[in-house]
Amino acid sequence: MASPRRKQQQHGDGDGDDDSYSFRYLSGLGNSFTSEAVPGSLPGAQNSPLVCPLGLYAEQLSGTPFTAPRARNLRTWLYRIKPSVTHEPFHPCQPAHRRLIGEFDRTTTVATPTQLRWAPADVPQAPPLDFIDGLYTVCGAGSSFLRHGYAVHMYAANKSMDGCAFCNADGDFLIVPQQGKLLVTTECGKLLVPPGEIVVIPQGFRFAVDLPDGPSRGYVSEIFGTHFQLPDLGPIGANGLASARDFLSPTAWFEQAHRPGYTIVQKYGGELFTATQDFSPFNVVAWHGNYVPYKYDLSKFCPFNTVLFDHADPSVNTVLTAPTDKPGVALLDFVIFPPRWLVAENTFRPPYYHRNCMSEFMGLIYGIYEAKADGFLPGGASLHSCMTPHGPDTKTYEVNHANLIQRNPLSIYLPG
Ligand SMILES: O=C(O)Cc1cc(O)ccc1O
Ligand SMILES: [Fe+2]
Repeated sequence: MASPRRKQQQHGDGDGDDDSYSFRYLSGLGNSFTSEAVPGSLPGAQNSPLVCPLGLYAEQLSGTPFTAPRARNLRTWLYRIKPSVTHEPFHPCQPAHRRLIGEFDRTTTVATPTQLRWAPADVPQAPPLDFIDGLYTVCGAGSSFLRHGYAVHMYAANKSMDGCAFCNADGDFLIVPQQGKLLVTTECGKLLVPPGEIVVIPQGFRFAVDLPDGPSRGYVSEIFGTHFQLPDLGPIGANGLASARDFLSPTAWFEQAHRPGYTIVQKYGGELFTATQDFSPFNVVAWHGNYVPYKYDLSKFCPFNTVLFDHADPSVNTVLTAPTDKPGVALLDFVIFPPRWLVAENTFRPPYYHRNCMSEFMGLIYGIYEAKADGFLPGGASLHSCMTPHGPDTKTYEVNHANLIQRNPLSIYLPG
């Protein structure tokens, strides 16, 4: 229960009920939104008036260069109680974190073409680890400084972030909780993200992760120098896969309390830096723009696949893509294998054996992955680097062939 003092200083969506933030979301991906926690706090006619309503400070957060083409231009105007710049200087985080990588070169990282698989990480009971403490890099490529590349991290946390906020100057985070719900407070408001949903925190947003249901673990993909967008649908048509309206952004929420010693943890070049300030960064009373955090419920994904024979490439399951300048070449695709009916005939159902010019990192949120009968567990992971051969394990292959032989005796190949 919030104290009366807190009640006075925390503000929801302007509906007069400041105590319970109602998790009202704004629907749509790529929209230009407006949101105000106090009616009248958003300047009407301009972005940066000499005097903002309620004496707020106007601050622009740019997600693309000012001059990016209009269709790709991302920025949001934040109207806050104190400007973000009013903090003490940044210093390297003490003690050093040392589990994150932002530059993937041969002096700091190793590369192997071997197929790799990781068992699920135990979520430790002790010591206390928040989302930042529990975050570690698994693999990646490129450079955050050169603004081209990506990193895959995993996290295991047992404690809410307290008196601190995280800011990733390197890139966008796409967070996939596999176990344990996340309550993500951002400068635009709050998002509740249970396993089965994902949340994207674009580069530069300050955010804090609370664990309302206890420990949490999951996956994070990070992209440098670009942002996620919906994939083109080609011959699928105007509808299907992830639908823009199912992406949800928060509504304005702020806290006004004096918070001496509040810490901003900034990731820059894969290194962590801290700066203190005497106020919460979640002091944005109103905002407008199209550069926003958002979440998406993966069960809303509308899968498409083959209906007669052969196996569609996994790109047909792309939820979000981070493009490069080369047509059809993604920096990183976020792809899911959701529950779906498999109706084709005379087709070996699990993924074909293959070698790919793209590297493939996989995690498992729940269930059994159809290509791996054994050993690939929820919370675990696998990595098949580019051109490394992979495909169904032997048990899966044999079971599927046995099934095909029984079901469709005309279509099989009989060894021996
Ligand atoms: O390797 C994997 O399991 C992922 C995958 C799935 C699929 O259906 C086709 C190709 C592919 O890489
Ligand atoms: Fe693959």
